[in-house]
Amino acid sequence: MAVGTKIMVGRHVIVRKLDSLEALGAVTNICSDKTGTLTQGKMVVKKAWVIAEGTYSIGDSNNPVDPTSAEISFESDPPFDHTPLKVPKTQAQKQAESPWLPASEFTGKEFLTQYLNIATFCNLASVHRNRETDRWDARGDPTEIAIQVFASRFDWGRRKFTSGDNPSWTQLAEYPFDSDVKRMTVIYRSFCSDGEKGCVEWAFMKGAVERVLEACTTIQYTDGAVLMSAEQEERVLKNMEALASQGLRVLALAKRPWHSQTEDWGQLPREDVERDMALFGLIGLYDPPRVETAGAVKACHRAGINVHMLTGDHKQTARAIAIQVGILPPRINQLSPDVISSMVMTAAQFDLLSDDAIDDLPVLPLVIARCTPQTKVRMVEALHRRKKFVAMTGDGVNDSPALKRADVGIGMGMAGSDVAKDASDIVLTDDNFASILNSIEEGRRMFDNIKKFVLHLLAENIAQACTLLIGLVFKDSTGLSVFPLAPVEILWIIMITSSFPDMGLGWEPASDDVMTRPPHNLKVGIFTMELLVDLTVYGFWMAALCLASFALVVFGFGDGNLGHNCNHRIDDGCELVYRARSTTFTCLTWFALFLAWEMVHMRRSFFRLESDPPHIWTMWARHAWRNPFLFWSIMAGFITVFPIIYIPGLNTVVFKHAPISWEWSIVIIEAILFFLGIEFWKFCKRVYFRRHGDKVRNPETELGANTFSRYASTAGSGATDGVELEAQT
Ligand SMILES: Nc1ncnc2c1ncn2[C@@H]1O[C@H](COP(=O)(O)OP(=O)(O)OP(=O)(O)O)[C@@H](O)[C@H]1O
Ligand code: NA
Repeated sequence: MAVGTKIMVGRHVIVRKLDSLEALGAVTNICSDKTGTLTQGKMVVKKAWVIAEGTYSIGDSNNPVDPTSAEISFESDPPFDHTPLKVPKTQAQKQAESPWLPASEFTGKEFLTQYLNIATFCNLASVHRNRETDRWDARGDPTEIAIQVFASRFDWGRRKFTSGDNPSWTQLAEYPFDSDVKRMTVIYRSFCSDGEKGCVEWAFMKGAVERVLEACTTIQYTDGAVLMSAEQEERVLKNMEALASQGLRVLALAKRPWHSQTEDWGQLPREDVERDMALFGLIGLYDPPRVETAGAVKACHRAGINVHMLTGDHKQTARAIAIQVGILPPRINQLSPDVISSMVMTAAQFDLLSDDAIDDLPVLPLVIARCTPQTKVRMVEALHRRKKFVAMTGDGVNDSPALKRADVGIGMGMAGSDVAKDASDIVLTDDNFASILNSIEEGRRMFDNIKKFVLHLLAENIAQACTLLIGLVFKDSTGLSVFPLAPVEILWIIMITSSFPDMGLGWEPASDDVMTRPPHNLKVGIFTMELLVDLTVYGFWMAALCLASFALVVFGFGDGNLGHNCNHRIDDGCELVYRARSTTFTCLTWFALFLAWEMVHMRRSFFRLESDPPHIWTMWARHAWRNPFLFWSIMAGFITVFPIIYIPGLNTVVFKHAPISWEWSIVIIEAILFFLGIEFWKFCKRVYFRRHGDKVRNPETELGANTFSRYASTAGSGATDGVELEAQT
């Protein structure tokens, strides 16, 4: 365990509860949040829709916090009118109609300016150039940083207005953001030169579009504010969806003039401020998936692990990102709406279902949008009712119930709250989804190694016990049993073959197939049927060889003289028995040592451990060498046989055996037989498991080949079953 923990620190994982690594190896479902875990958490504003003017697009830049880095283009349409669904324009057309220009070209536009006021003031993040390093630094929440960077592109950073002795704007009140209200509001006063008269105060609001719309009564157009009718609202939502379906997180910006005589700003109730707003526009932020995420999700699927995204973001945004990272199949649009809605839900939809209704779903949703902490808890419980073993990530203060309820709670080291970290079993120091995979691999490796260790130990014990018990049939003339192995020999073998070699097995690196087979079942534990059969077969095979070696020396090549009182003294014609014992002793010692090598993989040949080895004939040597500790402990045991057989006195008096000569040929032939037998058994297992093996089931196939073939639309899609879909991912 301690070894495992140390390794994990280098792989961006802190293990807070030691047994959680082992548990991670058994995980069947991971529920991950999106922002910062699946994505980079470095947002940039890509689109800004100023309703009264049009849509600004921000070009690519390689530094998300550098406001000088990208060019901007402007179109007078709302975002919906130029989504790819509409008639696509050619690149040249686009460039001619809306050229990429530096941001300074757009300053001074009336509504853009008002929009920028909301963006920059309803914002706590700060963006500035570090004088020493000459690099751009940003502090604050990623969403707000992105918006502040956007404002700064137009030289509209907050600092410019609020710092200095005579700031032109001052903040009067703030109603902060949290994951439940999903919006924030501030009240600002603009500087007024002629005393109190003429001062203007504004309430600025931004937040999730639905939440901001709740507070808006009008919508700002060029010619003035228009009442927010159902149609207007629908138009806004349509535009939001157009942005969200490109994977953008969409926030709405709104404001209202504020006339209040109060000086006690802290006392104003939130409801009084957050109403009668005028909607000004939408802003679309892109948080690119981490480069590793898609690969990690695929690796999870290969390892039989289903990945769910539980996010606070909007459904369309979540869906677009889920497709990008492979949580949802790429051609999801070709599936029927029923299937899509079973794969992607909002928390509201999910929470509306009773527990029974959830249990009746053919599959649990792969994406839940607008997720609340409570929804996460329900999801864990639903998975548990399906006998799944769940890992759950969480960063928020309210995530602890879900983290505790999950079989493995995963906290975030960088963005996570301390409460969430305290409730978790492991913490990712880099907040990266891909690091979960590292710990799963480590968990599986540890579990495997415990299995190898136990298998080795028990098989060896069976071999010893059987050799001794069956060996009781060798009786001398007085009817006394002659032991094929002396007690000291047995103790020595146990000491030399199970201490260090078993420790060495604990250090075995993960075999290259740990992540391509399904998770193990923690309820069964290590004692699977396979392991039980294995240890019987190996134990009996070794015992048979040992007994044969004894019998061959005494009865085969010798005259069958079992002497007199040979368990104690070499006199009285025990020479032959003593030599036979040395032979059996050497056999058992070597077998038990070599068995450790054979245990490195339960099914693959020791002579072909990698699925795709570069050098067929030398690879066994590399296998022996890839775990030096194991190598040396086997070598040490192998060599100590010689002094123990040949040092006079030590051999006959302590170990009750005698030096051997021609008997070595028996040892060598039996060692070859030992390998052949075990390799043959493994070969049979490989054949068996190829036919009846436990295959990895991907989430797509778990959705059911039937589900897909029943629902998949026939229109031109090749996707007729789950296998097809799997191939596409
Ligand atoms: N600083 C903010 N001010 C106003 N609204 C915000 C702010 N940050 C986020 N929002 C809105 O609240 C929604 C949910 O945000 P929340 O923080 O709950 O999710 P998240 O934790 O960022 O996402 P995930 O759960 O995927 O990690 C966002 O989609 C956005 O619309
Ligand atoms: Na989050």
